[in-house]
Amino acid sequence: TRTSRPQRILKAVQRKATVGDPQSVITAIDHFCRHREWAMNVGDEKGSILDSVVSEVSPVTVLELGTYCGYSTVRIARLLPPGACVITLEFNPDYAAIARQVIKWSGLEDKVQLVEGASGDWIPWMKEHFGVQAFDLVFLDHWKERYLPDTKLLEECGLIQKGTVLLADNVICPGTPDYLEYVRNSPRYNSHYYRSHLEYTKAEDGLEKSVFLGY
Ligand SMILES: CNc1ncnc2c1ncn2[C@@H]1O[C@H](/C=C/CNC(=O)c2cc(-c3ccc(F)cc3)cc(O)c2O)[C@@H](O)[C@H]1O
Ligand SMILES: [Mg+2]
Repeated sequence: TRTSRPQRILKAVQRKATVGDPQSVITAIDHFCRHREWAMNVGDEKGSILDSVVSEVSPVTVLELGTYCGYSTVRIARLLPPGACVITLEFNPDYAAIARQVIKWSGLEDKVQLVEGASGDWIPWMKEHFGVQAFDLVFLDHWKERYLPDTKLLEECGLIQKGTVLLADNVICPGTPDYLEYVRNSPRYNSHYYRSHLEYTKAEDGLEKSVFLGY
């Protein structure tokens, strides 16, 4: 097909959403993905759980792994108070370009730092390059086999400290078994599973919230 799915998602936002209105951007993407073409956004059902965790944590610095089209970036950023920001990593330049436009359409570019690059390359530079001391919230939604190695890398880099909350998408579908085993069995995390459904479907999926208890 001439255009990519992310390009068609951006078109739906530009057609249906109001500039500067994040909720209308979220609604436009959810409508498109439910009625036109499925896409791997966290979606409205799991998105409400994401919202409640963001509101509960009220984070100052958020890390998102895997921007894709920026749907969850907008969900998170719209709930952040002034001065708080989300750093989101995306290594596919085409997806990053679409996400920048979706984030701009929502009017939240001041609360978002989209970094084009791989999590494994950028995590070690977070302190030095962005002046991050530790993350209050990490949303994991990138390649599922990278959840565990990147969590360990975040620990090694001192970016996860007492109270940091990890929120992982897709722990059932497609599944992240090694990550789940790690956070649920580690004495250093307090984990909770929020049962839900795979975005825009009836299949089971859910989010795992893991609070770091310190060393
Ligand atoms: C490895 N380091 C990385 N650093 C930076 N960006 C990375 C990245 N890995 C992947 N990415 C990016 O994250 C995104 C990847 C997300 C992977 N997500 C999934 O595979 C996924 C897949 C499903 C899914 C579920 C059921 C099904 F039948 C088909 C698909 C549902 C989801 O909610 C998903 O999140 C892309 O934009 C990719 O370019
Ligand atoms: Mg996902």
